[in-house]
Amino acid sequence: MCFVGSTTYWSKAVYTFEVQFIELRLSRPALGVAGGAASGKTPVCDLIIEQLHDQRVVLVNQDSFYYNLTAEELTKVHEYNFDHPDAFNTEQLLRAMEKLKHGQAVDIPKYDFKSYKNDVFPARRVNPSDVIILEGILIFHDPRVRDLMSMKIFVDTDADVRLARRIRRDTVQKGRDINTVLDQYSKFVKPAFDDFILPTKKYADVIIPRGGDNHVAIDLIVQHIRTKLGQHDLCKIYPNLYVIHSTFQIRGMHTLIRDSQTTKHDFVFYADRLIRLVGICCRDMALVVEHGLGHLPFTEKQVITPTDSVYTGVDFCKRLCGVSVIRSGESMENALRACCKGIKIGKILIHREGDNGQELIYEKLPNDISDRHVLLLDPILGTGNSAVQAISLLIKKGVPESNIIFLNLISAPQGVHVVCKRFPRIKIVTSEIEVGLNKDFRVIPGMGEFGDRYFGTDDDDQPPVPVVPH
Ligand SMILES: Nc1ncnc2c1ncn2[C@@H]1O[C@H](COP(=O)(O)OP(=O)(O)O)[C@@H](O)[C@H]1O
Ligand SMILES: Nc1ccn([C@@H]2O[C@H](COP(=O)(O)O)[C@@H](O)[C@H]2O)c(=O)n1
Ligand SMILES: [Mg+2]
Repeated sequence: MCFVGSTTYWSKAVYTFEVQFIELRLSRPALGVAGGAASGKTPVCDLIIEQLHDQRVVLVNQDSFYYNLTAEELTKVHEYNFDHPDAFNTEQLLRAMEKLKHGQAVDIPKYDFKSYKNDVFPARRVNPSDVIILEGILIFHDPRVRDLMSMKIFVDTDADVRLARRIRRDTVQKGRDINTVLDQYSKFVKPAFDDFILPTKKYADVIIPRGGDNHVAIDLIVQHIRTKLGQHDLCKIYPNLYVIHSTFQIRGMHTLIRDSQTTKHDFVFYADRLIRLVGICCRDMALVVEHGLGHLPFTEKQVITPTDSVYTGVDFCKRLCGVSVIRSGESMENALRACCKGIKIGKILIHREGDNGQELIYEKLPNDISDRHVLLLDPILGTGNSAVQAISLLIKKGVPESNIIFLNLISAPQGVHVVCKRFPRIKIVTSEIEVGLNKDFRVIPGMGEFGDRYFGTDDDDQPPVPVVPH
């Protein structure tokens, strides 16, 4: 897990957005596998788990959250609809998933298909894992459950195949007679599939025809999970490395700013948006860190509202400062000011030649910098040599290592190793971990010379975009 932080503290604050942000960062990748009954969800999950053999994976079945039947319902079990969303205790499922996603162990009931009860067998203790898989016919039905999934898979198998498998499974494994199975199918299973399960197929990121037989689809899914876990590995080595939770919105911004064909105007617009997001995450961290040190970041503040009522709120912490590494780091200043109004910003200029030969040319820092938490701004962490120069200067000026947060957009693993090994107490906040460096020590896939693209000093000769007054 990459992120730490006290959510208890934040629940007192009024900044809902920040609270959500911290919650998101705490979570683990969760895969949802849905599809009709007997479509082959279980073999798909088993194959994914088998191929991720070196990772800790936990499988949760929606079946475990079937409600116990009452004595009256038991007498008329053939009239009970097990394929309706109301048959499941979704609140209990949500609580269990939230706990697992936040790294806590949880007891999952074991459902007994013969007695229709979930308390016949002892519950299964499930420990937190690197990946969580939730499997079940209706896991994409409730938006709250659906939204917990970072990847949604729908196993798409023809109705006749599902029925044939169901007959065999229910007669052999569950000891039911064939007429009961067929009655249940036509009365409940088929209508519920059409009304509740099939309509959730549109939420899937991946649709797998032929279930467990589709090895190509399973290989691709496993590869995707491995890529996601790659970032986690670096975070596991360095607990002070914070990679912000990736969403499609963030991936979309990255796609735009990394594209060499993107116009300067769009580059600046989307780079600013992304920096703002990372900035908010970073500011939260600084505040959490301060809280941890016992210096409350907020003081209580009462204001009078226009209805003459008293509103008790909080006043922001004022002991933060930014330090930008000229020139690319300056592109991050506006976003930082947007997150932290009135923040002081110092500057450092480091001359760079190749992968080393860094030389400090200029510095102008607030006089009281040693009393502040410093957000060091540089959009790209490559070799780590400039960062080491900048951090060394801050430490020389009396800033405690643990009060420095290095804020960037992309980090090469090489740079992460260099910085984190030399300064184990500083924090790095980044939005993506790169593949590496090329022979010229440039980050790959990277986004080119950030400063040139942002300030328009690359060769591209685009006309300035006129400012239209509102
Ligand atoms: N690709 C397959 N080929 C043959 N039988 C299969 C295949 N996939 C699943 N089955 C069988 O069909 C039955 C139902 O499959 P199951 O995996 O339990 O479905 P689900 O988990 O989607 O309810 C099981 O008895 C299983 O062994
Ligand atoms: N007591 C029960 C509970 C559920 N079912 C059927 O199980 C199906 C869901 O499980 P899958 O592993 O197939 O996804 C569903 O179609 C229910 O009708 C049951 O028969 N008896
Ligand atoms: Mg199953």
